[in-house]
Amino acid sequence: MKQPESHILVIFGASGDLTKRKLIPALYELHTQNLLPEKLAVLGVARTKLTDLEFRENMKEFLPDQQHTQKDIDAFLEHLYYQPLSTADAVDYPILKKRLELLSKELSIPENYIFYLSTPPNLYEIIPQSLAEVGLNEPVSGYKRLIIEKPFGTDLKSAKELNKNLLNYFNEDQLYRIDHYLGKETVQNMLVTRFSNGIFEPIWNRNFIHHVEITSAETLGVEDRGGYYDHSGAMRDMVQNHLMQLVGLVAMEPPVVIEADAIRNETLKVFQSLRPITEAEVAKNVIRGQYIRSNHGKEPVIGYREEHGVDPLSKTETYLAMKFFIDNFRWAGVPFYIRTGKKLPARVTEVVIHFKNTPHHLFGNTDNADAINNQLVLRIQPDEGILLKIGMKVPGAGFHVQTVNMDFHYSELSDVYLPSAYGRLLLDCMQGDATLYSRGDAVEKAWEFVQPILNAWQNNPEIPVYGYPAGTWGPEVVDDLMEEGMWRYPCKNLSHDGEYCEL
Ligand SMILES: NC(=O)C1=CN([C@@H]2O[C@H](COP(=O)(O)OP(=O)(O)OC[C@H]3O[C@@H](n4cnc5c(N)ncnc54)[C@H](OP(=O)(O)O)[C@@H]3O)[C@@H](O)[C@H]2O)C=CC1
Ligand SMILES: O=C1O[C@H](COP(=O)(O)O)[C@@H](O)[C@H](O)[C@H]1O
Repeated sequence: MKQPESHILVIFGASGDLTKRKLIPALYELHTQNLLPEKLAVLGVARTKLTDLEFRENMKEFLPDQQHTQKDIDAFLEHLYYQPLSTADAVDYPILKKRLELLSKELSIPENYIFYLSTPPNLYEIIPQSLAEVGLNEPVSGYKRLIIEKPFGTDLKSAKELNKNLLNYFNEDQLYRIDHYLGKETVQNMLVTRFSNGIFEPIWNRNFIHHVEITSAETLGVEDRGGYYDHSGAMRDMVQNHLMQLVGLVAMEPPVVIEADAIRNETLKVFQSLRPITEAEVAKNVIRGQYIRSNHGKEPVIGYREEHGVDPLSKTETYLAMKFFIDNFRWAGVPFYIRTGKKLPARVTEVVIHFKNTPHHLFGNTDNADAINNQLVLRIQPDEGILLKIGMKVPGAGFHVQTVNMDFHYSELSDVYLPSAYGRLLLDCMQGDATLYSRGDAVEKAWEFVQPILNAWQNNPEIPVYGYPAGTWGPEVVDDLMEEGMWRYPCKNLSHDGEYCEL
């Protein structure tokens, strides 16, 4: 693998949650895999006053628990530096510029800079603008790249404004909009499964596929992010970005080459072909839910409205299931179903391709409906892998059909290193590869699709928000949404906390 060029990574929001929980551990992982460039400085920026040494000490406790020597840890921590700064204040940027010049000089690093925006999104306008004012957007004597964290706007209008603003100061090829789902190894494997196997691609269309089901279930609630989540909800938090990206990869045409724009052009075309759900159709095609107090388990679990930072009368959805169509040659008439929710019984993300039945039921005496409904399950997490369900004869007299599983688990490749999503994406940006980052036009298209649904909820408060007890699979009414069969309820063999879930 090509080693990235030496550079400085500036993290705005370095005293925040994302930096310590995801970014620093991901950088450490790259360090332990010898994937970092020869010379690297990570400059943390936030208002909190810290020295370089204090920043290193703070970050130390967030390094993943691995079998590494003190020497290894110290070598990693030496990459970290810190600059207290009020990023909202344009007058502070000359200080940043000076510090970058000094670091470049001291460490003999060319002026290759990556700026990572891990701050509240209301700073996404002022930071690029202020960087530009001091010339830190100009790719002279080194590249200048900008990574932006979601949310990319809170609705279609703000998403367009954000894109416009970013493009005032940076070119699209300098922008890296991160969607960590695209960094998941098994999400990328969807491309390989589809386009490198002669057996799948010819049947990956409306002639053979009956419907497609995508689930992303979480056992966690909103934890300490109630204040943020209550203004977001499952549609903005999960569907507009992560799940739409999964839809894009499942439904896209083969790209001409495996390159950023070729792949992103194809996902854009999928979003362009989504049949709009009009405001009038929302109640029928989109179900929203909210977890309520549950007394089923050993301990009672509080409801969403009792969570810290949440309005006690909140109507924000913590669960969403919807049905929609993609109006193009490949997918005409094939229903797509997606569902996502918090406080469900299992943590599981998977795509299920349901194939059409055989044209004639020769073995009509089967009492197992699955036997005549082949399914391909692409498990994204946990227990990453692939499962194909096929019908087989039960040994003995007669022709009784039973469903059996052919499966592959990534865990079987024990010697293969599965990079974390953030590790993979950071490395890609360091190498200038935007393939797994979202492009502005696709982000806007995805917003265009979800916006009428958000409008309908806002304009029609009578559209129900169904309560579901925490720890259940969501409102029962979602079973009526799935006209083509039954939702797959995976994970019969759960650990007590729902974190382990067999294919
Ligand atoms: N946490 C997560 O798991 C995820 C987060 N995100 C997104 O990432 C971004 C960061 O999230 P998260 O880390 O959770 O947020 P936090 O609230 O934990 O951290 C925000 C950071 O921004 C800094 N900050 C706030 N205002 C200013 C300012 N005026 N000048 C300089 N720094 C400022 C804060 O530091 P200080 O107060 O010291 O200035 C802090 O370091 C958000 O946009 C979020 O939506 C996206 C996906 C997941
Ligand atoms: O972006 C987000 O994703 C997480 C789920 O990510 P996963 O990798 O654990 O599947 C979600 O919990 C969070 O609310 C959302 O902001």
